[in-house]
Parts: sequence; structure tokens; C-alpha cells
Amino acid sequence: MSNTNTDFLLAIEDLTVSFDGFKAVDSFNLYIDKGELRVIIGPNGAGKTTVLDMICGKTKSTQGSIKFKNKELTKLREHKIVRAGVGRKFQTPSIYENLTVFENLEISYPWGRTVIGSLMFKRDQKVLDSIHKVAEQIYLIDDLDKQAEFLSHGQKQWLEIGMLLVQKPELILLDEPVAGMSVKEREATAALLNEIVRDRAVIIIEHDMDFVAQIAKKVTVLHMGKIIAEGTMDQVQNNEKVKEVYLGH
Ligand SMILES: Nc1ncnc2c1ncn2[C@@H]1O[C@H](COP(=O)(O)OP(=O)(O)OP(=O)(O)O)[C@@H](O)[C@H]1O
Repeated sequence: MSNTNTDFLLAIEDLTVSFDGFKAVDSFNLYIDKGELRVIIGPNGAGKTTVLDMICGKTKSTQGSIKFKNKELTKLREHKIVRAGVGRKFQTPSIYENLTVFENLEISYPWGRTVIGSLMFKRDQKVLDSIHKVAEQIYLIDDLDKQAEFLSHGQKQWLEIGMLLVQKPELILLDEPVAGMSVKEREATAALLNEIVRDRAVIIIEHDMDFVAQIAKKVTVLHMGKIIAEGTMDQVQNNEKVKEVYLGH
């Protein structure tokens, strides 16, 4: 495990995980600056989700180091990693369908550990302001009183991003955030991501290449647990190895 401090918001070194001898992620390095939006692409089974699982503590690494603001995360439990400032959104939205948009945002506010506890917490102006600000960012300011089950699929995805944003994480991990979205919703999501990344860093796993091209400045390509290319979208698309293993031409 590396003991050197870095200026990076996130510094991952030599990260490896074996499942019964099979290395799903193998000697993976990744350095992310504040304000950076990084996209990880790669064919099915490349290890992308496993990398995010290790950052958020869902899967424990076999070897290597994950430093977030120079704090080692590999030995921390999931809730401690959340409290350290790392927010993760999974592929399927995990919002509370029977609560309103406002309530969903409110229960995600950092005071609450339980749904009931946080609903009973006295609402003060600071909380209201921050919920309204997030609701505006995620395009749901006019839907605060709407029950979440009546939102479109895309709006549910935004709400879940909003539920992360109220916790003010400094690193957000997103797994295929635009899956199932309309073209218009994708465009709005690209704008949303470019906005939210200004105060933090965002790592996204994405399969949709048009969307990747819209948002990515730097792309990391994973194949069989290893990085095979890293650079701008143009650079990775023109990389022979990437063409061979990933783009199929
Ligand atoms: N808990 C686990 N136990 C055993 N094998 C696992 C486990 N988690 C992941 N794997 C294996 O690790 C490999 C990488 O899986 P992972 O889900 O990270 O890939 P991915 O790049 O996210 O793929 P996709 O694009 O299909 O989501 C796969 O071969 C998968 O079967």
C-alpha cells in the first residue's frame, strides 16, 4: 500500500481483486483531479462496475490502494466512505416511489439515518434552500410535490443524482446514468453533469458512445481488468488495441 500523499482528489494504485483466483481488476491505477469528469468504458465483464464497487467499499480489494483526499479507503466500511465524501449511484434508481420529490431529497440530507427520523427533523431555511437549489439543478423544481412514482424514468435518475447532491459529496460515482433515457433527457443529463462536476469530481461508467463523446474530456478503457488505453475520446477511438478489443473494427 502506498504511503505517499498526492494532490489528487482520488489516487488509485495497483488495485486488484481476485474472485476465486480470477482477477476481475488487475493492477489498476487511476488519478482524478477535483473538477474532473472521467468516463470508464470497456466491453461487458471488463471490470468497470467492480472498480466502482471497490471505491465505495461494496467489494473489498485483494491488493492496492485507494486514496481519497489522501485518506485510505480500502479498509473502510461503506458508510464511512459515504461520510468521507464519496457518493455512488447504481444503475437502477433506488428512490422512494411513495414519497414526493421534496421528501426524497429531504431524507437524503446528511442529518438522517432513518426515513422516519429524517422526516421528523425540523425543516430550517438552510435545508429548504439547499433542497430547492438541488431540485433546480436536476430539473425537478416544478415537481417537488409530485410523488416519485409518477416521474418519468429519466426524472427518476435525476432525482437519484439529486439525492446524492444534497449530501454534497466531493466524488460521485455513476453507473450508466443515461440508460433508458430519451435523447432530450440525455442532453439535459450531459449539461447537469458538466455543471455538478465543477465543485467535485465525477466518475462515470458508460456504454453509450454518443453520450461519452458529449461529456468526456478523458476516457479510460478497461479490458479484462486492465487499462488498455487512456486519453481523449479521439485518442482512444483511434487506438489500435481499443479498436481490436472493444469497438470491434
Ligand atoms: N462478486 C463476484 N464474484 C465473482 N465474480 C465476479 C464478482 N463480481 C464481478 N465478477 C466478475 O468480474 C468480471 C468483471 O465484472 P464487472 O461487472 O465489473 O464488469 P463490467 O465491466 O462492469 O461489465 P458490464 O459492462 O457488463 O457491467 C466479470 O467476469 C464478473 O463475472
